[in-house]
Amino acid sequence: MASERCVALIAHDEKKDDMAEFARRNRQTLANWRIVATGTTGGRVQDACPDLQVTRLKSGPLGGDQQIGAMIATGEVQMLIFFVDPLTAMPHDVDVKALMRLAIVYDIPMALNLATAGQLIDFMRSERA
Ligand SMILES: O=C(CO)COP(=O)(O)O
Repeated sequence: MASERCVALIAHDEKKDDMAEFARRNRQTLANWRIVATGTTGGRVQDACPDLQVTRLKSGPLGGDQQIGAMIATGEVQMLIFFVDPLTAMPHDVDVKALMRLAIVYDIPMALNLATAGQLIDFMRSERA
């Protein structure tokens, strides 16, 4: 059932405004999915969409990316929307790479920018039926 499917939302700091706006615009579609997010991203999404239930994990640099990677490996997360900042060096770059690698290994839909996230939202909307 659609409500049991889980999407992970993550945004690097320079992309958090984009994620908050993306979640606000698409909150009706997101409401049909379970949502997990890294800590700070989840807080921003929750502020932007108080009606959405967001499970907040650890902040990315403190292990949140790894937690979501583990949830992909166990089949708890079926989709990843990750607004990546391509212009800033990250102290936890290895965690980010590991997360993307697991999304590829387990072949789940993964959007790394706004354009692809829009396509995934269209797909999520159609999955609702
Ligand atoms: O760093 C992140 C992803 O790599 C995101 O973590 P936060 O949402 O806690 O900022």
